[in-house]
Amino acid sequence: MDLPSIRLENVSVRYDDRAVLRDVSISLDEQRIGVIGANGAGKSTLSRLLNGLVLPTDGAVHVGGLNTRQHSKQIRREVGFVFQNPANQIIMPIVSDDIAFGLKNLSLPKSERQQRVAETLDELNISHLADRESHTLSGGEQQMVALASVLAMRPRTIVFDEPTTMLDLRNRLALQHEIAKLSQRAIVVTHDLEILEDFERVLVITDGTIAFDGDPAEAIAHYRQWSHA
Ligand SMILES: Nc1ncnc2c1ncn2[C@@H]1O[C@H](COP(=O)(O)OP(=O)(O)OP(=O)(O)O)[C@@H](O)[C@H]1O
Repeated sequence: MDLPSIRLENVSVRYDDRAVLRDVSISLDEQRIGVIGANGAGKSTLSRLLNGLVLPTDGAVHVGGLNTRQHSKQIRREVGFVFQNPANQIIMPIVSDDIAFGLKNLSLPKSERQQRVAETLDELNISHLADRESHTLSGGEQQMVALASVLAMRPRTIVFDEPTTMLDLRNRLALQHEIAKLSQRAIVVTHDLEILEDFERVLVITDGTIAFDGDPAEAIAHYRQWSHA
């Protein structure tokens, strides 16, 4: 799969004059990229810049050459976002309808929508949830359904914001396996350092800047050292 480059150019984000990201410039080209760092460091803000959920106060973000400021609709299709709290993402009362919901905007025929829903549920081993009422799902089940609704759209990049917080060991391993076999790019913000083992690149965010950018073992060592300091 041809993966569009994501570029941040001198990006700063401020909320009420408080700098949350400061002059960040990076190009994200790898297929598996982790983002780690302390609470409040700016990780979610960074991840939300990648599909235009947050716009830079200064600087620019480009996805495959398109600026998130001007091309939000195309970029949302290109970069899917799995929220930390799946309740923010689940809209429809029945699981299979929820997964089909986003597909309606892609103008796919009904038969193809149904097929994609079934395939995605099967891929995540959650076919048994298809007819469940969304509000009766456990937290972990909701997290898997939220992931399914993004996967079904087949974006070429998927951003995960702390995807394992509600998962038991089995679902955590299932998610890890799912991320490993994605043909898409995965960018994962997490405090769960183990899931980053096979990633190509990990960014350590400290106080709104990229304090380390490299392979997972070195990045985790850097983060541990910083946390003990
Ligand atoms: N919409 C907003 N308005 C005001 N402040 C915000 C907003 N979003 C985030 N912040 C602040 O920006 C800082 C960075 O937040 P962010 O969510 O990016 O951190 P994080 O590294 O993902 O943290 P955590 O690990 O706790 O989830 C925090 O101090 C947060 O309170």
